[in-house]
Amino acid sequence: MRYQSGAAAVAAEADTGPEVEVVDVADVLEKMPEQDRLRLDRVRNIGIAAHIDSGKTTCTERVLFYTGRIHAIHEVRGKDAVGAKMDSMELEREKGITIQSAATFCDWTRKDLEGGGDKKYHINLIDTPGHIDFTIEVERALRVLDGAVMILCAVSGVQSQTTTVDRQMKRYNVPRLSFINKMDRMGANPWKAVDQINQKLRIAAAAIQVPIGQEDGFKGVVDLIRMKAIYNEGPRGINIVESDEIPADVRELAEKKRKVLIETLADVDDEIAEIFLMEETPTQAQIKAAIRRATISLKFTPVLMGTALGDTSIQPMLDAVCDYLPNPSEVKNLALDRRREEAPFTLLPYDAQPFVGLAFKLEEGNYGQLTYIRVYQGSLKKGMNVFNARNNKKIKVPRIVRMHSNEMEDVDQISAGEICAVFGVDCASGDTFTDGSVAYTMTSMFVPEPVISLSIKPKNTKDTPNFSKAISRFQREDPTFRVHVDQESQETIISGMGELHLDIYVERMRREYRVDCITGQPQVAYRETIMEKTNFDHTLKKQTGGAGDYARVVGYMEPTGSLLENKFEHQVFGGSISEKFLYACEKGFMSSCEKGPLLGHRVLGTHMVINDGATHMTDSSEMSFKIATSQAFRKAFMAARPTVLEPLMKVVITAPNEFQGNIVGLMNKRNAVIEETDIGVEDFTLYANCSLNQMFGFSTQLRAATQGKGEFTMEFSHYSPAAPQVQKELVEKHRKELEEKHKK
Ligand SMILES: Nc1nc2c(ncn2[C@@H]2O[C@H](COP(=O)(O)OP(=O)(O)OP(=O)(O)O)[C@@H](O)[C@H]2O)c(=O)[nH]1
Repeated sequence: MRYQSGAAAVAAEADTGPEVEVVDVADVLEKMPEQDRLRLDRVRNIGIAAHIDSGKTTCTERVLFYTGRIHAIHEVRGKDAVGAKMDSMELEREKGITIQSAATFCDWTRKDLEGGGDKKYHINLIDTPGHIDFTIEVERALRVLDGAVMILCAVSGVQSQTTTVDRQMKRYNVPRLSFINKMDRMGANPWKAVDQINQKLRIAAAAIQVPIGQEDGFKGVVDLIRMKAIYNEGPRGINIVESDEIPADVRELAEKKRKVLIETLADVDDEIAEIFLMEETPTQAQIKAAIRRATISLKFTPVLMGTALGDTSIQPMLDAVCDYLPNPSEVKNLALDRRREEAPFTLLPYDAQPFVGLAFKLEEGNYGQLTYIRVYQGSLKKGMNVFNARNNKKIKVPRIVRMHSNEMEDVDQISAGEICAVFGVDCASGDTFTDGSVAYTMTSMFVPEPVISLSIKPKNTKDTPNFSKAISRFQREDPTFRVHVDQESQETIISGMGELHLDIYVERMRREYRVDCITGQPQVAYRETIMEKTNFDHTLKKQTGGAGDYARVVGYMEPTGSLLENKFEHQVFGGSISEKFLYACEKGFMSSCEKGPLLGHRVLGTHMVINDGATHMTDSSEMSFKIATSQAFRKAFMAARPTVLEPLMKVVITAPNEFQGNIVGLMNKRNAVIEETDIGVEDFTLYANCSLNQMFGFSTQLRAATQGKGEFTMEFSHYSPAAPQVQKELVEKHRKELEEKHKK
């Protein structure tokens, strides 16, 4: 029996095949076996995402400690030189940043305060990197998670990267809690952060706690739902102590903020709105239920606060994960059924269903390739055969493990709704696996285009085998890291999301593979296109003794109207060019698009039509048609208002207010378009669009202009035509480089 959901069920009914039984999802969930329902109710797949340096790794370390997964806490950049558990790559520990996301799991016992007994929750946790250059890691984590904790710094509030993470959470409909960390810092102000979540991220937010004490006097929080003071006691704050006695100086604030919480909920939840209208006060259970409903339906985020480094108020955040973030059955996950014209299907997270899982991350470990899989429905068992939906390859799963950063625990089976890692499963990241009885594929992940590239080669030729091994591993792990060999120079070119992104790979090559590399100057990934329609009529005719080369191609070239792809078409009737030769023409067109006539960069948005031509009885060949098409392409391209496209970046800069003038000056010099400036009490944030070419060396200048206090992120936005002067300079530079090469 197969199950189908809402719209798909209706669509499928029209052409229901004999073997398909259409069942409504709500009905199926209703009939879900009790054991699955109970199990899923206690599972949370969550991610932790935030601006760089907000304390994600430090928080995760506390979570692992309090849940008993680790027995000692090591700080990021701590004096003991061990480094945090989750930052397992040597490089991560050294730089104190998270590059790869690590998956781990832990069990948290939620003390039941309403008298129904304690409940044990199973939490799968992904620590995600904060730097924009590692966006793909965040994207991949969010794709497979059901909920997230968004961490903010109590001093800085919403920062540039918080906005990026916010966009990603919205793209994948991930419900979230907000946790304001670093409450111990001087200048900590959780209310500014709450306002910013409301205003800048435009998601209704209200605190469910207020702080007891300020800055280095921060001692704990008041739970606004139950109106209880919560403190941490014992070594590393391991014991939570609750008290009905709310300190006198906090009581008024707590009552005021409780009202704000109820008012905010009334705006997003009908039940609370009704109670509010009746001028009644909702019960604790009603408030909790409303927070859960509104959070899961993405209308609201409850805000908690604490300090990870100070070991205060992390446990209530874990309780909130259990209370307010969804379990796997509360999130709709779709697959496409390839046997039914890719009709969407809702996957049902229980074990009796056919197995469907998504490989969302690959890692080369000491024991071979490790593949992280989220099981969406059915269960994955050791020794079971699975099928890769991309190529139908059958693979036996020899070993399943649960990951704990870089350590692992063997298990025999993983149930629906959970995350695990498997060994010996050869695949690319983003592949869907099934048990072979269904032909589902999960919708693919959003992979941004690389915008920067550089040439790379090993210093010593003896290192070439290791170099190739490293390159192929990085490529399989990271879809935003691309590699190709330049046909002309025979150089290996790597491309990625930013300078740091590529630097990290060069560094990993050195550390993990012992290969020192020589790299060229970073290059912007320009694109080339045309703006007008042009006709062509081109003949290749060469007679050099013996058989000659002859091919004539006639047609036109025009912009496709979008920059997504190039298109080739032929409208040749009457056999002036045979099918075989037309195929060679298409090949000529495609290879011309790889290296544009202006700068040698990829061509986008060009449509070529061949509608006539001529063939010679003996002198025509596939090669002559391929060459003739390439020559025609070049001529037509240059006559069709050829244009260089450059990557335009969304740049977000934050710095103390006194430096605003300096920053605006810096951006104006770069011909950036300033879109918006938010001025806060201490800091301002400037949003601008600027071409990537203009942004080289910006971090050094920003540091100089702000006494090291400014920070920025940038993200690819779109390709846009370069200014005529810039185009002229680039073309000239390219011409000179070619001349130099030919001289050599
Ligand atoms: N004062 C204070 N510092 C903290 C707190 N939590 C973390 N830190 C410090 O902030 C710095 C960054 O913490 P991390 O945990 O590495 O932050 P992250 O968000 O994981 O950083 P990336 O992985 O680089 O994105 C470290 O020096 C921590 O010791 C806190 O509650 N209070």
